[in-house]
Amino acid sequence: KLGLEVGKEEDFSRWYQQVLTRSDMLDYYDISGCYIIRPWAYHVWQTIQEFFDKKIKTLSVKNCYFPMFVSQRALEQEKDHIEGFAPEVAWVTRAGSSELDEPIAIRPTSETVMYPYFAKWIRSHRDLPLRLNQWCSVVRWEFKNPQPFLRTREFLWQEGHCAYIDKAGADSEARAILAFYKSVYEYLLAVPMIDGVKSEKEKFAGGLYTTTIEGYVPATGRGIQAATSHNLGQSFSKMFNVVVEDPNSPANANGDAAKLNVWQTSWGLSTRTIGVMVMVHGDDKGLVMPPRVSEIQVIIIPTGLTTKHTDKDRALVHNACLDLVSQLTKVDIRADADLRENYTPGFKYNHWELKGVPIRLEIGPKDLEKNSVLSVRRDTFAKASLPLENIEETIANLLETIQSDMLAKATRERDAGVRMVLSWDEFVPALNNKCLCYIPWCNTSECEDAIKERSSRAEVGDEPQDEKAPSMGAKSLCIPFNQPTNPPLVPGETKCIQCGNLATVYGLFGRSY
Ligand SMILES: O=C1CCCN[C@@H]1CCCn1cnc2cc(F)c(Cl)cc2c1=O
Ligand SMILES: [Mg+2]
Repeated sequence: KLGLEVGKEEDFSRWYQQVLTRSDMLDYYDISGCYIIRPWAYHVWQTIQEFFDKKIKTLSVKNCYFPMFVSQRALEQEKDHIEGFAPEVAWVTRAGSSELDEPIAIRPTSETVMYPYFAKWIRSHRDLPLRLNQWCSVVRWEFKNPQPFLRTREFLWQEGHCAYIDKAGADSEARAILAFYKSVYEYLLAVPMIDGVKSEKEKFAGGLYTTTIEGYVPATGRGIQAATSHNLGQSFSKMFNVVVEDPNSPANANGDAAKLNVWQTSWGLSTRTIGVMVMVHGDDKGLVMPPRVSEIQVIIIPTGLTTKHTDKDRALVHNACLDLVSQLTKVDIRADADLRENYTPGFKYNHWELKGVPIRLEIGPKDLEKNSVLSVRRDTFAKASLPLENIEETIANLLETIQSDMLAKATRERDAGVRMVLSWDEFVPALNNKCLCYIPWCNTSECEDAIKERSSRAEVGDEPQDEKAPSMGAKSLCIPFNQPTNPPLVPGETKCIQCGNLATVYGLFGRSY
């Protein structure tokens, strides 16, 4: 059975799973929380990898690869920090029929794998800056219900880990990386992001501060953390003893120079990117692929051939399709033709709409007479008859138009889903209206806890809350770099909407993934 059996607004999580499986992006696996990433989705990940890899190379970041196994001793080096995570660490305890002397952890992230080697390799300030990245998978044995691409027990990501002589080096690199993450979403995936800094409560506990890009899913009204870039400060270099001689401090009386713990960053982006793209752009006919990341950008389908037509007519139309494929391919447009004999044009239209191919071109005998082709946009379903003359440029321009129209549409929907909320009694109604909220806030953790508590809806009876009415409270998503100015927050005057103390920032709050 082709097509979707459930609408996006009707039952979002069923829609999401169905669109992923029926578009051949993903398949389910017999281990819960694990999924198979099929070529249609893997192409998106590879496009992101190529794009982001090129960007980090402009910062002289080098790729490398560390083992996936972490000894118990190494993992527990940062005891205080990981104790919250301990339940999700996966362990290897046996090989074949023999127990291992020591259990070995599978990396959930690689700080404890890498930083002992940072300590070994970084001995002098001349060894700085050190900038490493690895593309790999990590395992976190999550217990909350898994969601394909969004919350999985194994996922693909990149993790960058750098070391600098001073805070400025870490500050500027963390922000440069965050800008690259934002462009992965806005330039490649046509999804708008709000960038900012995490609250003390939400930041990576081991670090100095966490910067983040936050997405918004209109269909559920929930925010989603789309990537993070941390300035770790010197806490990890103290924990792992990553020390150099301070080049700016003169040697003391007996000749030893002052020691300096390096300043570190770490940053990560994962296959969650694909889930965000599907949730934001997908519709009731299936995926809507942004042209820049779609494996097929143009699908060409023969049409208008009836039993009245001769084999010669059919051959003429098929050849015209193949000629068009090669013309477009020559100018680096990813085009293909669906010449399968055993399916009707209508069936094919549904199939390629389900897969979200940005442009469909329909060619039949009448089109050949007029030397034209009928184009149909996947995002708007707008149809246009295009002359075959100069078709390459026409299609290239149309793909660019689709890409920018998709970002514009997603940005309009995101802006419509984010509200200025200046009093508490507007807050929960806004959340229940599927909105994120900018609120004047005192930026304290206890107030953040109170906001989460006061905004979580008591479970109605014991029937499970469905996706549309999440019972969860609102979290702080970020303190946006771009602080709202309308109305301006007046320091010393504007009050926090929750506790009434002076507000120091606008915080972006919302229910989230
Ligand atoms: O977010 C990033 C970007 C890429 C490199 N890492 C950082 C921090 C990751 C936090 N984090 C996240 N999840 C974790 C799960 C665990 F089981 C353990 Cl032991 C540790 C962590 C943990 O430190
Ligand atoms: Mg986690």
